[in-house]
This record gives sequence, structure tokens and C-alpha cells, in this order.
Amino acid sequence: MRKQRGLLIVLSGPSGVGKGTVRKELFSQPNTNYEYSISMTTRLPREGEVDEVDYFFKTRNEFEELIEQDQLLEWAEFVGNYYGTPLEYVNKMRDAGRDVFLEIEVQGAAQVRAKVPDGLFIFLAPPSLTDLETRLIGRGTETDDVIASRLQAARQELEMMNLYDYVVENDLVEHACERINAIIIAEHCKRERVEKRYFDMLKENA
Ligand SMILES: Nc1ncnc2c1ncn2[C@@H]1O[C@H](COP(=O)(O)OP(=O)(O)OP(=O)(O)O)[C@@H](O)[C@H]1O
Ligand SMILES: Nc1nc2c(ncn2[C@@H]2O[C@H](COP(=O)(O)O)[C@@H](O)[C@H]2O)c(=O)[nH]1
Repeated sequence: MRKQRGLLIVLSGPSGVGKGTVRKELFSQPNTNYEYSISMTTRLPREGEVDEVDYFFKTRNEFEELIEQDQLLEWAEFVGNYYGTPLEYVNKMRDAGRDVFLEIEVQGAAQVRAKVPDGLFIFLAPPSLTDLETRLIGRGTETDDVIASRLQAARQELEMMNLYDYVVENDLVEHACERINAIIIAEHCKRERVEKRYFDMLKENA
């Protein structure tokens, strides 16, 4: 049987909803077939963040060169900084049969939707805007001004959730992970069934 190309799984949602927390929990579970695509950003590293682990930290000039050279699958400017996904890594991993996770904001997710229509698009939603604010403040990584800008952006981002294949509420991390794992398993089963039907059909007509 031919090896299936890996899924492109886009996990999006407002800043502070818990995308990173949920993704790290998913990756810590045994027997997963997931790869995380480390993004490029012009944001300065937070305390404890490591270059090439959390992000590839770039200057604005370096980032703009990557855009010019078409090296990004998608990119966006979010609250004053560039963020983008390296194209080559995603293709290499998917060709090797690995499921690749992107953890990105909604403008970038919309670009991926246009370029990779067979991607799996999951919107992670907070239980409420108050919870979102509590989480952003509680993380303690941004100034009050940046938190206010991110919460402002969140209102528009939440309006885009109906464009996704699935909306998963991040009430409890373990519940969100269970839901996401179930969605991915179901997606693989669906694709295997469709692929098998086509192979059978081609064999019959050979
Ligand atoms: N289900 C949850 N319940 C309570 N707190 C949570 C939950 N999920 C995440 N958090 C907390 O919320 C804060 C933000 O989480 P995290 O950094 O994972 O969000 P994010 O969506 O990746 O943010 P960003 O988009 O800015 O990178 C963290 O302090 C995290 O511990
Ligand atoms: N469009 C993209 N958005 C990205 C990418 N990597 C991260 N992000 C999102 O940006 C915001 C802010 O991130 P932070 O680390 O500064 O809190 C958040 O929603 C991230 O998910 C990317 O490659 N492309």
C-alpha cells in the first residue's frame, strides 16, 4: 500500500487561548506521528525562549528577504511583528508521511487554506473573552499595551472561527487534546477510505 502524505494540521485561534500549551501536551503523548513547524518571527525572544526551538528569530530585513525569495508558506504581521512558516520543512515532513502542525494566527491560516485546500483547519476557542484575558495576563509575557492590542485582535479573530473545519474549546487542556486527537484520527480514516476506493476503481479499470 502506498504511503499516505502527512496531514497539514493548522491550529489557530487568538493569542493566549492556549495553542502552545495544547500543542506541547499533544506532542508529549506517546505514539504520535506529529512534527511541529517552528515559525520565523521578528518578535524579540521572551525570557527562556531559545532560537531554533521556539522560533527562528529574524530581523525585519532578514524576514523580508525570506518573503522575497518565496521561502514562506504563509506570513502575516500581527501586533507589530512578522510571523511566517518555512515552506521547505513543511513539504519535506509531509512527503515523509509525517503530520505537520502549524500553530499560527488567523490571517496566516487563511493563506494556508487558499494554498493547501486539503489541510485540516482547527480553531481553538477560549471558554470566554474573560478567560482569554485572564490567560494572557496570567502568562505574564506581554506589557499591558500589547495585551490590550492582542485582545482587540482576538475579537476579530473569533469572528473567523466559522471558516474552520472544526472549533475546539480549550476549557481543560486534556479535553482539548482528546478532541484534537479524535479529529485527526477520523481525518486519517476518511482519507484512507477515499484513497482505497480510488485505487480499487483504478485496478478494476486497468
Ligand atoms: N485550558 C487552559 N486553562 C487554563 N489556562 C490555560 C489553558 N490553556 C492554556 N492556559 C494558559 O494560558 C496561557 C496562554 O497559553 P499559551 O501560551 O499556550 O497560548 P497561545 O495561544 O499559544 O498564545 P500565543 O498565540 O500568544 O502564542 C498560559 O499561561 C497557559 O498556561
Ligand atoms: N501567521 C502566523 N502566525 C504565527 C506564526 N507563528 C506564530 N504565530 C502566531 O502569532 C501570534 C503571536 O505569537 P507570540 O509567540 O508572539 O505570542 C500567535 O497567535 C501565534 O500563534 C506563523 O508562522 N505564522
